[in-house]
Order: sequence, then C-alpha cells, then structure tokens
Amino acid sequence: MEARSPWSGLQGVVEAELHPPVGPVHQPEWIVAGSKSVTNRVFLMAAMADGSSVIGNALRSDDTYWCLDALRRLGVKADITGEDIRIGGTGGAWPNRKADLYAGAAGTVARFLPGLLAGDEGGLWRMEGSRSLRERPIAPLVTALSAMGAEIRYADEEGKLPIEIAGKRLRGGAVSLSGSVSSQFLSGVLVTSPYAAEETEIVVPDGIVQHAYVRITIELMERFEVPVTHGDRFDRFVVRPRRYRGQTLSIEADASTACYPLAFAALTGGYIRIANLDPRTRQPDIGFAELLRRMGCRVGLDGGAVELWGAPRLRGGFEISMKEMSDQAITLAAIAPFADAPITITGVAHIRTHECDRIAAICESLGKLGIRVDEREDGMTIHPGIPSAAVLPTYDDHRVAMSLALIGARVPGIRLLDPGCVSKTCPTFFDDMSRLGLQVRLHSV
Ligand SMILES: O=C(O)C1=C[C@@H](OP(=O)(O)O)[C@@H](O)[C@H](O)C1
Ligand SMILES: C=C(OP(=O)(O)O)C(=O)O
Repeated sequence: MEARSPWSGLQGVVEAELHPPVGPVHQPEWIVAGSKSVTNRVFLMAAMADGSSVIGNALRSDDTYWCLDALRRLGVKADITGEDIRIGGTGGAWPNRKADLYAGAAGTVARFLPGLLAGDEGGLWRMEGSRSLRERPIAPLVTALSAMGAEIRYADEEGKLPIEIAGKRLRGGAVSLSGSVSSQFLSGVLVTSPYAAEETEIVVPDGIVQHAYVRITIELMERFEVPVTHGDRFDRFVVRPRRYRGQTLSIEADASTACYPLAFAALTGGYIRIANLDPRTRQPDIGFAELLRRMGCRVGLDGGAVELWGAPRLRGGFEISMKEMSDQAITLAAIAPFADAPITITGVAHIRTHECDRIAAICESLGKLGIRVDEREDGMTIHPGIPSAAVLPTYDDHRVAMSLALIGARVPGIRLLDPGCVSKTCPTFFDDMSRLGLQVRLHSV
C-alpha cells in the first residue's frame, strides 16, 4: 500500500472476484505499455546526461512514478506533455544538494539511483523504500560502491534501506561484485561508472541471475553514448570516464506484462496478437512465448509482433530452469496445474528476495486452491489438478496478483485480495484482462 502512487488505480478496492470468459479469447490486436526496466534506466540516464532528453511511450506505473518523483526531489526538470516526457539533464550534479528520496517498491530505483548520488561531491541524501523494498537486499551494491570510494551508511538495519549517502567523487578502479542474488547490483554499478574519476573494472566471480537485464543496461548506456567493454562470458566489464548525452527515444513494449495476456490466451484456447512487442527485444521474458510453444501453443514471432494460438490442452512433463526469465517463474507455476503432466521449475532461489518470497507465495496459493505442489529452495514441482475457488492474498506483489488472476480464466470464483498492487508495473491490468473476456468484479470497502 505504501508504494501506491498517483499513477496507481483501484483505490479503495479490496477484492477482485474473477470468472472465466464466456468463450475463447480472440484479440486480434493488443498493445502493451512501455517497459518498466527500460523506462527507469532511461529516466536515470537522461537525468545524469548533458542536454535534454525527450522520451516517448514511457510506462506510467508506481515504479516509474517513484523514479520520476525521486528525480524531481533532486531538482531535475521533468515535464510531461501529452505522450512525451522531457527530462532536463543535470550533467551529473544534482541541483538539490540535500533531499529525502522515496523509491516506492521499485528495485530499479533502489539499486540504480544510489550510485548516481554517491558520486556527486558535497550532496547529502537519504533513500527510503516501501515496507517490501526495505526487506530486499542492497548490501552487494553498497559494498561495491564503497570500494569505488562511496560513503554510504545504513540508517537503520545493516544491508537494508534506508541508507544515507554523502556524495564524494568516486574513484573507479577494480570492483568485485556478486551477481547471484540480483543482476540489479551490477546494473547499478555500471550506470554510475562513467562518472568515476578513473576507469572502472567490474568483475563478477559467481555468475549473474538474469544476464539479459545487464545487457539492457549496457545497450542503453551505449544509446546514451557511453561505451562498455565486456567479455563474452559477462564476467568482466570495463567503463572509462565519460558522460551521458541527452537523447530522443521511444520506450519499447514491456515483455513481462505481455506474458499475462499471452498466458490467458494459452489457457482459454484463444488467439492473441501483441502488436507492439518486437520478438527481437533483449527483455528476457520474451522467452515465455517459446515456453508456451513448448507447452503446445502455436506461436508466431514474425513481423515485429508476437502471436499466439492457445492449445486445447497444455503440455507438461518437463523440468525447466527459469533463472534467466525469473519474473515469469510464478506465471508458469500459475498455469501449470492446467497442463497434462507435472512441471518442475528450478534455478530461481533469488525470487525469494523479490517483492515477496515468490516461491513460498505461489506454493501457498496453489495449495489453497487444492493443487499439489512440492516446494524446494530454488523452485517447485506443480502437479496437474482442477483448482477450486478460494480467497487469495496477493502478498503486495504485482506478479503474484497477475499470475493468480490467470487461474480465473478457467476457475469461477477466484477472489484476489488487494488487487491494486498490480499498479507497480501495470495499473490497467484488470481493465485489460476484462477486455480479453475475463469477468472481473471489483469490490470496495
Ligand atoms: O534490471 C531490471 O530491470 C530487472 C532485473 C531483474 O531483477 P533481478 O536481477 O533482481 O532478479 C528483474 O527481476 C526485474 O523485474 C527487473
Ligand atoms: C522483481 C521485480 O521488480 P523490481 O524491479 O522491483 O526488482 C518485478 O517486476 O518482478
């Protein structure tokens, strides 16, 4: 609740009651909003840049609201005119030298912004987050930034937000950083590195949970005219001193959000075309379309769009590591009961430190629906079954809510508590799903 913003919807709604569509879904054209991950990276690089940026198709959700809010508190000019957002670059010197910042529940703000503050000599900032964000780890980032010369103090609990940052020109130099808990720590060090006094060499000794997000960081840095050198194995990165330059660009569609309508069509045996999602996107969750193909759906990935024809019965009987597209691990878990054989998900221990402990949350929820699930440290096995109606908490986690809503495509009477948490990345989720045919009844206090 603390992380809801003026861009969230469903104020006062305590429950969403869901019933299956009357017939199969036939949605010839579906447009998905801009990517959260790209929007927040672009906002931050634009704010650091020399010169202004004009950004089209930016996502408007809680995560991106709190990113812009933090930038405005830092004195950045961000004007919204129609579809575009114009951000005045600061050249890396924040106009407000002292400020209290709030990241909402956004990992992309909490992990990317601290480095950009830490390097600005003489500033004094405090960053706080929502209750769920305060539970999430931040120590690997703080340790790496400290190795570059940053002065960051935990204001409350060691390793967690809130933090206090005393700006000091960062040295750069050699930094070693773990990528096994979150790729965002590495992205957070990369984005700040060009503003260090010397070259920064970042070594990741233990692998990165979701490589693709680091690639997105690097490609956007390059779009803002800062080159990054790295090896094929993504274990060493070198960034030379340089400054971002303002750009005019349009944010690509959010592949993670697109997975819910795709899964919905898969479950209802319908057809959907996500008209603005380019299958060549770097976002890892595009891989979910391939996964649905493996489960028996027909998938088209041509012509700059993603098409899907649902299967009469989804195929299970496989084990899959969801490490590289772990935001969709619980989407897969939610549709897995409708497959013809068990599905085993591995490689996602790190999602226990996302917006909630997602493995525990989905296992508990499926259990309440009467589905047999074997929980393991790094994943779970979901057995086929017919879920029964139930009242389900959503753990203040947008993806738990959106994944569980999919079960409503097949089971009458699923009741989701606090459905408004979807606004972290997709405030229009329930309107969108009802346009697909899901029957949604919203209940207020
Ligand atoms: O960098 C990013 O934009 C993201 C990285 C991933 O986080 P982790 O690397 O922490 O798993 C992903 O789950 C999150 O939704 C967005
Ligand atoms: C893990 C997620 O978000 P965040 O950017 O807060 O890490 C997510 O969107 O699933």
